[in-house]
Amino acid sequence: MRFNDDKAKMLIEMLPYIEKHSGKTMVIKYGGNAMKNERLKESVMEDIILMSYVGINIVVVHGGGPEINKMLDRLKIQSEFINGLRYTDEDTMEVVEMVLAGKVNKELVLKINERGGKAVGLCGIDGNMLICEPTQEDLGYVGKIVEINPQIIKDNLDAGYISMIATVGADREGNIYNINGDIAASAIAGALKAEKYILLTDVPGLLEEPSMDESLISHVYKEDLPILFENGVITGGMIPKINSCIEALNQGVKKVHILDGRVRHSIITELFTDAGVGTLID
Ligand SMILES: Nc1ncnc2c1ncn2[C@@H]1O[C@H](COP(=O)(O)OP(=O)(O)O)[C@@H](O)[C@H]1O
Ligand SMILES: CC(=O)N[C@@H](CCC(=O)OP(=O)(O)O)C(=O)O
Repeated sequence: MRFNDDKAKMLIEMLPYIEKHSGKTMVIKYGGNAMKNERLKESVMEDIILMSYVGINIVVVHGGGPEINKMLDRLKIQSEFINGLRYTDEDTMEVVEMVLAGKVNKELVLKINERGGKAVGLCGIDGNMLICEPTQEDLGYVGKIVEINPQIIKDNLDAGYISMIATVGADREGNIYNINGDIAASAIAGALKAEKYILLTDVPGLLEEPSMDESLISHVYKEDLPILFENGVITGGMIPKINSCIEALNQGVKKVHILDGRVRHSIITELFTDAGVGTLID
């Protein structure tokens, strides 16, 4: 008896949140580190389907760095990162395109569709969504987004589809580029003026002391982030991530959430329960 009461209570707790979020657009950056474990992947897909069922307009921008590494290893192609971006020559670009826009993208679309969701797989080349230029000469085919056309995403949302987007784009001459997942996701969230931009990563959120999970910063204003950079609180992979969050907020996104992709159902826990998790930036 009590068991049922608890379950019902939980569902009732969700009601005001469903009302608040329904009809809003949310962009999720799903990074490769949160894809390593199959059960976690399933739980992220379930969260996405639930969000879509309650009327949230969902756009997922996915990475897949570890999967790209695996394939490059198999093909014995050396790879290196410069300031968090993968040096991308022609051979590497071919692998990035095959892995991100092919294997990873289709696997995620299939997982959503298998469970009764409606997803469609895209990359930045589709509908001229992400027009690129080289970021800097010594990084090869790493793309900087110079134009973004979100119409194809809006059309999918109007037709009830979740867009699952791989971060591969092209220039106007037909060259293909590798775009960092955080940079692409924030640009898309900005172009859609999304209500929320949600990033799944491999830490509990932004930490005051990077090696201490208990030092989670649960809320920070955009204006206070420069101090955290100056004080050396934000380092390594968190630098491009937080810069991408600032960019998204500057473009009109209302709130950014950095969540722990290693924790099952972290997205719906943050969105639909009183127990907030992760870091909220606004
Ligand atoms: N203040 C901080 N709070 C949390 N993580 C931080 C911080 N500063 C640096 N980091 C590092 O940033 C990493 C997250 O960035 P990254 O590895 O690029 O994530 P992802 O692969 O999920 O996109 C964390 O694993 C952590 O090592
Ligand atoms: C230019 C650049 O570095 N591109 C990334 C794209 C994938 C990505 O960003 O994946 P995660 O989100 O899993 O890190 C790469 O080649 O790994």
